[in-house]
Amino acid sequence: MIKVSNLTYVYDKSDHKAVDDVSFEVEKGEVFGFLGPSGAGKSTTQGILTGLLPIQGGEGSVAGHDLRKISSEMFNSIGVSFEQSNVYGKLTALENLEFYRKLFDTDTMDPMELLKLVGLDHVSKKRASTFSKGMKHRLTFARSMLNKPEIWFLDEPTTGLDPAIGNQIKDIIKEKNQEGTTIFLTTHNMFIADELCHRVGFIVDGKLRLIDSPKNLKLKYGEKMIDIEYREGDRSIKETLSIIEDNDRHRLRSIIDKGEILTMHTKEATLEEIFIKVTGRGLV
Ligand SMILES: Nc1ncnc2c1ncn2[C@@H]1O[C@H](COP(=O)(O)OP(=O)(O)OP(=O)(O)O)[C@@H](O)[C@H]1O
Repeated sequence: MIKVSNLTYVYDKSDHKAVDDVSFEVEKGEVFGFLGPSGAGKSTTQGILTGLLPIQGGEGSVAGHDLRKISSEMFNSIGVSFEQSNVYGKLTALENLEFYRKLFDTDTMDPMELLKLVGLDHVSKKRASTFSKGMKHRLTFARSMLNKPEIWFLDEPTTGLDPAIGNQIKDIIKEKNQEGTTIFLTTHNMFIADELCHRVGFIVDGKLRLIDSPKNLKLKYGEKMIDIEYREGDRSIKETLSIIEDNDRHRLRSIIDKGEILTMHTKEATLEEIFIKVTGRGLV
C-alpha cells in the first residue's frame, strides 16, 4: 500500500536533512506507527506521502500511485487527519463536511453519520468557530474519513483529547482497520502505538532506526522484570527484580524459599523504554 525507498528531504535554506534516506513498506490492512520525538521528521515524511510536499530524493508509491507523478486519483484513495485542526470557522460542522464532500469524485460517507460517529451530531448546525479544540480535532478527524479512504494518515489522532473521547477515537481506528483500511499513524505516544499498531518504525533526526512489531520489540529488547510483594514479620515489602540479572535471580529465589508471597507479576518493558534503549533518545 505504501512503498518508499531512500526518501530524503531538505527544507529550503536548511543545512540538515529533515528526512534522511528513509525506506519502508506498509502492507494492505496494516496499522503502521511512525514514532519519534518532536522534529524527528514524521510530519515531513507524512507530507511527502500525502502529496503536500514534493518528493526530492528517493522513490515512493502510495496506493499504487507514483509519488513523482501524483494525480487527483490518489487523493480519492487517501484520508489525512492533521494534528492541527484546519476547519472553516464560519461554516457549521455539517457544512464543513458537505463542502469537502464535493471535492471528491468518489463515493463518500454521509456527513451526519460521520458526525454521529465522532459525537458531534448534536452540534451539527453550530459554527466550527464556537467549538473547543477537541471538537475541532474530532471534526478534522471525521472529515478525513469522508471519502472512505483505502489509506488513512493520522497525525497524533488522540493528542489533546480527554481520555473518554480519545478512547472513542481509538475504537473508530480499530473498527476501520478491521473493515480493511490501511493506517499510517504518526505519533510520539507509545501507549497508543502499542495498542493500535501491527508494526512500528522508530525515527530520530530524519533517520529510520528500526522497524518491528511491538511484540517482537518487547521480546528482543525488553528485560523481563517481576514485581513481587511478600510478608516479612508483620510488614509487607515490594521489590522489582530482573529475571535476567544473576543477583536479582538469587534474590527472587530466596524470597520464594522463605514463603509468604502476597503478589507476583511479570512486568514487560514499555515501548517507550525500548525506544530510549534503541535510539538513545526520549520521545519529547
Ligand atoms: N517548513 C519548514 N521549514 C524548515 N524546516 C522545517 C520545516 N518543517 C519542519 N522543519 C524541520 O525539519 C525537521 C523535521 O521536522 P518535522 O516537522 O517533520 O518533525 P516531526 O517529527 O513531525 O515533529 P513534531 O512531532 O514536532 O511534529 C525538523 O528539524 C524541523 O525543524
